[in-house]
Amino acid sequence: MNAASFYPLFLKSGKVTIDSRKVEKNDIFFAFSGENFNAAKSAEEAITKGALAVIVEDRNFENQERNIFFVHSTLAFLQELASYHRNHIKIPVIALTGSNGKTTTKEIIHAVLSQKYKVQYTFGNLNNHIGVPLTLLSIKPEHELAVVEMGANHQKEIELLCKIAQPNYGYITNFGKAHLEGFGGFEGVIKGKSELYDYLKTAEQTILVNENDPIQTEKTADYSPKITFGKKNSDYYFEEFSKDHFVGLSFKEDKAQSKLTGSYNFTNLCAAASLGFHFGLNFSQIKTAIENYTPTNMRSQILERNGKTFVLDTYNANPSSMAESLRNFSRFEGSKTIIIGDMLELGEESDVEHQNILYLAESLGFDEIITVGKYFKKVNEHFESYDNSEELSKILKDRKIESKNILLKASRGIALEKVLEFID
Ligand SMILES: CC(=O)N[C@H]1[C@@H](OP(=O)(O)OP(=O)(O)OC[C@H]2O[C@@H](n3ccc(=O)[nH]c3=O)[C@H](O)[C@@H]2O)O[C@H](CO)[C@@H](O)[C@@H]1O[C@H](C)C(=O)N[C@@H](C)C(=O)N[C@H](CCC(=O)N[C@@H](CCC[C@@H](N)C(=O)O)C(=O)O)C(=O)O
Ligand SMILES: Nc1ncnc2c1ncn2[C@@H]1O[C@H](COP(=O)(O)OP(=O)(O)OP(=O)(O)O)[C@@H](O)[C@H]1O
Ligand SMILES: C[C@@H](N)C(=O)N[C@H](C)C(=O)O
Repeated sequence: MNAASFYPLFLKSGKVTIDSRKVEKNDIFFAFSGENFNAAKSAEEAITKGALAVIVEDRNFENQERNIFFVHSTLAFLQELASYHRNHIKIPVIALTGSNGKTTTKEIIHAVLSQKYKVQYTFGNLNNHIGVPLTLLSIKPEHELAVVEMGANHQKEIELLCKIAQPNYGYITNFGKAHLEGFGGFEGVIKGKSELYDYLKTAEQTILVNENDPIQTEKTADYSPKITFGKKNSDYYFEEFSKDHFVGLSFKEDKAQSKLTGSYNFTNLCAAASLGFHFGLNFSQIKTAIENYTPTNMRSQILERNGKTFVLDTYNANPSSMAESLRNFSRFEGSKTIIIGDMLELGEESDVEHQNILYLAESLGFDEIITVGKYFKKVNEHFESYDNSEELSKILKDRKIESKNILLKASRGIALEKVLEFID
């Protein structure tokens, strides 16, 4: 079986799923074999629940009469089908990658463009070799645009995702010190993320560039077509303002205030607004989208509780986003405690990067610094430190944090949000 022969069945289906527990009528179920479970075992059950077809990579479960089809690799077939579908979709696909801010930027781009178009976009963080195909396969005939987030932690991943998604527009949020281990250092990050530019250049598609970023400006110099923002002479120019910790952008006489904190989110807003203008929206539509977008996903989230202001930024962390987050938080008025957890996947640069963050934190004059995780503990000689979130949670049952403002930031593996309920 190949993608072409299966495609008519796909077109009849409602959606694609990779979890038998979530199968609904008319779904196509791709059964993966994982570390704990061989999903092919659930093939019959999925058909009974109403799945239109099941793809298995275990021949023991094949049953063509029941529309249970064997392929050598469920993943390869998912990618092949997504690529085939992409070739039949005639809508513009906007791809974005980068070290920080992909999900937030993707969400705002979606919010903005949805003011005028029916937009399909990456759900949550489904941004890898499985997530990107799933996003593409969720594009229906009624969609007019698609926004596809691409994540990577090693070379050639973005190249593969571009081959599948064939974007018409591409944006790199930034080059930062994330996933240094897999990319092979900061230069490796630039190379790996730039695979998006490599694709767009070869395919002669449009690049969106933040001209405040010297590396990106240099990498796209003399390239056309491109859409630019950041400088006064860029295609689109916005100014930053901030009110009550929330960042906003002004455009000529107009202003749009977001519910996001941090100057870094200004850049994310500018990217979305620029695409909005490019696709024919007016500022009033862009403003509505920006003002209505509320982050709920542990990314730059502000919570007010019992007279305290919390910045919950515990979805992920790396040296670049941690430094931005600390600088932003240092500008909050009133007493300030930072609770910062380990930054993961930094490889041999881990010690020095954790140490640098502690130096930065110390220089910013916070009232209290608490670290969580073994990497910080190893280099933390002056401040309170805990092995993990559970240990700090126990301590917090008796130990009060008096500061008016509290920042929580760490890599996903630390699950630092767990301590929130123990702070009153
Ligand atoms: C295939 C799969 O779904 N894997 C997920 C699964 O892994 P595990 O091996 O534990 O699965 P199981 O053995 O339990 O089950 C096997 C399959 O069986 C299904 N099943 C199970 C029980 C049942 O009753 N019925 C069933 O049908 C089940 O659904 C499985 O399909 O579980 C893990 C824990 O939840 C998941 O982590 C794992 O997900 C894998 C990793 C995955 O790739 N998921 C994609 C959908 C995805 O997009 N995930 C994103 C993560 C994106 C990310 O981290 N991005 C990074 C950069 C990218 C790095 C890239 N190289 C990479 O490695 O991903 C970034 O920084 O942005 C997400 O979930 O958010
Ligand atoms: N433009 C930016 N520059 C630096 N840091 C940023 C930027 N945008 C967001 N961040 C930081 O990164 C955190 C995660 O944001 P977001 O989830 O949008 O990034 P991401 O690249 O999608 O990461 P992931 O792929 O792991 O979800 C934010 O909470 C913030 O601390
Ligand atoms: C959660 C995953 N997408 C990610 O960003 N991982 C890094 C290592 C983190 O959690 O900081």
